[in-house]
Amino acid sequence: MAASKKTGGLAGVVAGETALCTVGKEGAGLTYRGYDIYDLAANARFEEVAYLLMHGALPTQAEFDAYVARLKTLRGLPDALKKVLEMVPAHAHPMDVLRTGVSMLGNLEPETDFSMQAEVADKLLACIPSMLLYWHRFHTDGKRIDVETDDDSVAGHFLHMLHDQSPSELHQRCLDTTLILYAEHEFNASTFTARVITGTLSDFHSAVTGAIGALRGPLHGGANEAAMELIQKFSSPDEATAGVLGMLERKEKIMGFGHRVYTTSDPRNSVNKKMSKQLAEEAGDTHLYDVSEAVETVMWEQKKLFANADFFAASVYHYMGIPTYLFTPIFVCSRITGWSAHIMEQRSNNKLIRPGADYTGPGLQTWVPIEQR
Ligand SMILES: CC(=O)SCCNC(=O)CCNC(=O)[C@H](O)C(C)(C)COP(=O)(O)OP(=O)(O)OC[C@H]1O[C@@H](n2cnc3c(N)ncnc32)[C@H](O)[C@@H]1OP(=O)(O)O
Ligand SMILES: O=C([O-])CC(=O)C(=O)O
Repeated sequence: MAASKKTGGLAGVVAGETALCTVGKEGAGLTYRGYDIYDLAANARFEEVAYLLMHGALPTQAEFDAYVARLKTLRGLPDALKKVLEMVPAHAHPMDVLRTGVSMLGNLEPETDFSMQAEVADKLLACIPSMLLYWHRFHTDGKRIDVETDDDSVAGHFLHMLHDQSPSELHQRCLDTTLILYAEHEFNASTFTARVITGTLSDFHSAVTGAIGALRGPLHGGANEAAMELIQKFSSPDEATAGVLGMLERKEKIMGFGHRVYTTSDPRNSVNKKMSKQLAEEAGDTHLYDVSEAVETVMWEQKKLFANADFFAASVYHYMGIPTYLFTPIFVCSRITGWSAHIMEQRSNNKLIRPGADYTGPGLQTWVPIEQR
């Protein structure tokens, strides 16, 4: 018998073990290696979280300084990769650009031995923003930008390359916080994809390329762009309420709401919502925040569905002047840390991932030669 809609999608199925993260263990909580997401969002820098995920413990000051300095040295792109990025059309989606960029890097600097994995992980963390913004700036304003900025953080590096100037303290901190919130989430679809690829003893770049493809869809990371497209359609909170009511009546999905594991709230949402409000006030334009809040209210009242990590991330990024098509790629700039840690964890105790399936096709058939069909 085929898996019913209720049991489909591996919902509720435990597919392995991880020491990296808990999701919804207390109904709403999220922890990375035992640390509460609220502590990390309030106190950590994204690079500390990256180190925690990949090395298993928070860095000392000396370890942190060395890590940040090392990442800075890895921001450069090989010339052949720059050429490929210049050839990817201007109308391409940047998630496809990253998929191609990571794959090309896997040709230029292949992981020929698993002993190179930490090196590959650091290189990807440092240079994915470079690939993205090199392509973006080349195709939007014809500039071949210098991707080796001196900023101390991934957030600073990203915003500097995007806007051609160092970001404000507030914008840098807000982007850094969203990177922390997006970094890791147990066996979500893209991470699971990376683990399946890793399980065949394939290379690091293949696992990350596959994960980018999985993250791209609007049921997963692509929801932050879809949420932006939704909220910018409405000219007032009242219009948003009416519009969403109509969509629900037509059984349309509202992107940025609901979750496979959380049942009452996504803990990342309150942090994003607070930042969205702060950035709206700083910009002196609360329109998108007010519309977002109206959508959140009507979704809860009508469906008891809550905003997930992607919903208020949309307005946060918009208020920072980030174009919508770079929203899901920012998720990649962050989740590369979780993916890398999972690839290493999978390899440390590897078993091919190959589940079974219930057969729903026809019974045994008699072969009919082609001229008799
Ligand atoms: C960072 C992240 O990746 S977080 C997830 C980002 N994705 C989105 O925001 C996309 C919108 N949300 C969704 O599609 C879903 O809630 C998912 C994919 C996140 C989870 O999916 P599932 O666990 O398979 O739940 P499923 O889609 O079956 O939803 C259960 C019910 O709630 C409804 N529902 C769930 N989410 C939504 C939504 N966003 N809008 C409207 N209805 C929804 C479904 O229509 C379904 O109703 P039914 O039982 O009457 O058919
Ligand atoms: O866990 C999931 O299914 C999706 C999610 O929230 C994430 O990957 O951050």
